[in-house]
Amino acid sequence: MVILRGLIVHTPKNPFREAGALQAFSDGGLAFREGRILALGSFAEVRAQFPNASVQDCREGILLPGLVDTHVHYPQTRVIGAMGYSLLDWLQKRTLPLEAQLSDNKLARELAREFVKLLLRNGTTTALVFGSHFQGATANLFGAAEDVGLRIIAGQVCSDRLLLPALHTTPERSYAEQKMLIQRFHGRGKLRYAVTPRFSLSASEGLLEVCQTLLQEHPDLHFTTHLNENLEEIRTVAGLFPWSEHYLQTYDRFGLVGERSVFAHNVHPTEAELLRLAETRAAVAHCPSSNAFIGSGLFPMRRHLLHGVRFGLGSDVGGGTGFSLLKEGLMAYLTQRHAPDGVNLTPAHLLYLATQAGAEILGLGEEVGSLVPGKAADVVWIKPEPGSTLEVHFRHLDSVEDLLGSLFTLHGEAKVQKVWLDGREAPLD
Ligand SMILES: O=c1[nH]c(=O)c2nc[nH]c2[nH]1
Ligand SMILES: [Zn+2]
Repeated sequence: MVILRGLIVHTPKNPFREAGALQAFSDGGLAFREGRILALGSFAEVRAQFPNASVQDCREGILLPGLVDTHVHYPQTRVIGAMGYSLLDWLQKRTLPLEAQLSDNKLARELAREFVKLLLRNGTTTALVFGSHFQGATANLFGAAEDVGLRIIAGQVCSDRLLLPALHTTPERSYAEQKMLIQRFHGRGKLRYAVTPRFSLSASEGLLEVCQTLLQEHPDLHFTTHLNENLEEIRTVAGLFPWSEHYLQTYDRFGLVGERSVFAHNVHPTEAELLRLAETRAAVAHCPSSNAFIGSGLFPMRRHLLHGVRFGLGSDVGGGTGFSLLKEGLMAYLTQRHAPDGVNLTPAHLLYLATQAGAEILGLGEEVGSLVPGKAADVVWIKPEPGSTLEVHFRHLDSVEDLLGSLFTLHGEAKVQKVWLDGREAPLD
């Protein structure tokens, strides 16, 4: 039994719907045993409840729920920072050649270890991950996550046209390879499988049918892909599926739009698509730094809210600018300031988006995302770098909301000191 003592902040309620969604304990205690949170409250109360527990003093800095990344690409860590491209040429010139190298299993294993370590070092404890086009490399990702105890939902990416030939599969081969991965990894510990066509631009109808078959055969699988990211991409998809009324329909026709589906981006949706996403309870991974970096556009957050379409935050590494979900929170804030009819986000919204909102769209809202007793003890302790502006703010700000605002704004000066996964301290070095 352990009690973490410090400033504890989380958003057990949805600030888009309810006032007072942010809950904070300035000298708080969080007790956990065997991976589960047992109590959250003032340190004095929690200590009185569990007088024999060992106490970890985390009073410098802040304790938050583990962060949840709803869209990140495992093979793309080394692509981050490729400037001057828009989506389709960024893929062709910078990203796909690198992804093709993952046919080398030794490199794939190195990248997988590097990737899970970087997620943890950025405070991410749960992620929906785009795997590799290669079966072996995707198995390496699952293995690396399992080794450190990271909670991931991931899948072998599939495409059978218009990428690099080295990345193309066939419907038959994809079915066989994915089936093996599902049998080996789905439901093993904290690992889950997501059927992952790259986007319908690179997927034939035959391949989308395979995705449909896998979901029919295993109804508890997840589904993820890209949607409405870039105008040229959208035009190309319309040409490839002349029968479709809109991009979403290219997935919907094959039964791929539902409560367990997460669509990355959705920067340029039509009304019909938003209505359909809401009706099916399908969700969106909003990736603000990627949208800015690749120049895809400004996310219409208010339209998603008005339609009741659920969304969380995604780093979208390597189109995004790094693994930090604190930075994605700031980018969401900044881009909404500039979006037509943008939403005025508060620090509580940003924390909610980086934690509980993501957990919910991954179907894990009862398991992670906040520090409510009964949930898994996935916790992050963040400290300001010594001598930094953020440290000055931590010393002088009285309001928790202001402190959280500066944490998101000065995220670059925040150091993830420790991470607990299911109550166990994760290795960060
Ligand atoms: O941001 C993105 N990253 C990708 O790797 C990708 N592939 C298709 N569409 C994509 N969008
Ligand atoms: Zn992506």
